[in-house]
Amino acid sequence: MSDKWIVRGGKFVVPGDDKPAVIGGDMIVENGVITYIGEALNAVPEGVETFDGSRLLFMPGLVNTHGHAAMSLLRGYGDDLALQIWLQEKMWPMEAKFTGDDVYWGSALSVLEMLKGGTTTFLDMYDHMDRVAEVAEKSGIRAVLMRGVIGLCPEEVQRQKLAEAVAFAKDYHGSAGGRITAMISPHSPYTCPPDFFEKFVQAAHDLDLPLHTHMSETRREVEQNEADFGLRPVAHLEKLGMFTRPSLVAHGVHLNDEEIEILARYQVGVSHNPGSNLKLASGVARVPELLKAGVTVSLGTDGPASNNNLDMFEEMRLAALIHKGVSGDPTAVPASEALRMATEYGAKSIFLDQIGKLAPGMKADFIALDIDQPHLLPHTDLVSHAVYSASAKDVEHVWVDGKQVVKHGLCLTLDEEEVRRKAQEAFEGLLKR
Ligand SMILES: CSC[C@H]1O[C@@H](n2cnc3c(O)ncnc32)[C@H](O)[C@@H]1O
Ligand SMILES: [Zn+2]
Repeated sequence: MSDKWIVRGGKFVVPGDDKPAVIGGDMIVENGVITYIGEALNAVPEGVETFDGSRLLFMPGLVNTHGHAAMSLLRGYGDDLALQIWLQEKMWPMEAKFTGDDVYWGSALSVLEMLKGGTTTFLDMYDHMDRVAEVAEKSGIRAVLMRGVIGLCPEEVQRQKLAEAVAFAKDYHGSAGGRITAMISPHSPYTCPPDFFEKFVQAAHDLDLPLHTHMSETRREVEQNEADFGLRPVAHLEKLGMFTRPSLVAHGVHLNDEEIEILARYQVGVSHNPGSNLKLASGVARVPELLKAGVTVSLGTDGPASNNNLDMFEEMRLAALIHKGVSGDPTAVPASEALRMATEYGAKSIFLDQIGKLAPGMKADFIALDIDQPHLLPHTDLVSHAVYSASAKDVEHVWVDGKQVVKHGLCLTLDEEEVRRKAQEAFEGLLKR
């Protein structure tokens, strides 16, 4: 049976010739796919359900390309610290106590926040990933999931963790009706020794899946990599064969010109996480140079404990603003480019070619903003408003695969009250253990 419906009289962010444009009109969704978007139709075929799009801006759902959802349980636990101290003294000791249920409720809290804030796809690197997949399945969100592996442990434990990462990818890639895909994820070059890292590259080859890792996040990491392996992280990972696979690296803050050229040559995507990089004082990535070199730069929040929210509108705004401030060039990252980083480039960087744009043939993952509010008026340039003026709070409706998951700001798929209560209880349980 065909499931066909139409948005009438909305404003839509669509791909333009060289940047997104806004058009008024109608959009038809059929079996979870956009089949028409354009001028208002004269008449609606009988029996087709209509959705009134007036006073709403429809745009592609936001794509969060790097994070650790369950870390919402550690939001506010260990602020104002540099990365290594934050990880070693605060995050890792607490994460060692996480149970599968903690990961479930922490991830549910994050997915609730992301869906209500207009994120329709998220990438997640963590442990207990079967429980994250459970949340993705139930909530209706699209997810790219991977068992992140820290290899600072005996060989036997390394073997077990690698096996878990492979088993998870095999079991879950393509699950939830195709909404869940998998990647292979050694945590970083500084937590996975070279021979161990190479095993992930081999696993990615065997499974024909892309790789994801943290890379060049802090100056200290780069210096330590040079001291330990005689190479900066990009050359080190190139040597380990990572870039022979489709790859996405998180952060890429400390890159020289030669490294940018290498990433461009291998078509390695960079997930830019401006909020987290600022909070951990890691630095500011060279985004204008990366974009100019042809690198696909997308946006991520990183975990909620280093951000400290999952508002992708905030990341867009930060991406558009900080590079102007740092370079002294107001055109460094225009609003239209920041929007593409959060949508189209996000989709490309996680290897999903059917999301990130509102166009016929694309999956119906989209959001509607209430643009009738003081801070979004007058309607001069709605792409500008989406980046410079809007926030997660402006998201009124959300659809994934054509199914509505947020209606008038309320999540339809998760029990909001239960998620809030269980997440709070999970955090209190962690403190007692
Ligand atoms: C092995 S699961 C993921 C692992 O990553 C840690 N993490 C969270 N944020 C960051 C970051 O910015 N850089 C490096 N590692 C990070 C998290 O605490 C988990 O242990
Ligand atoms: Zn991270």
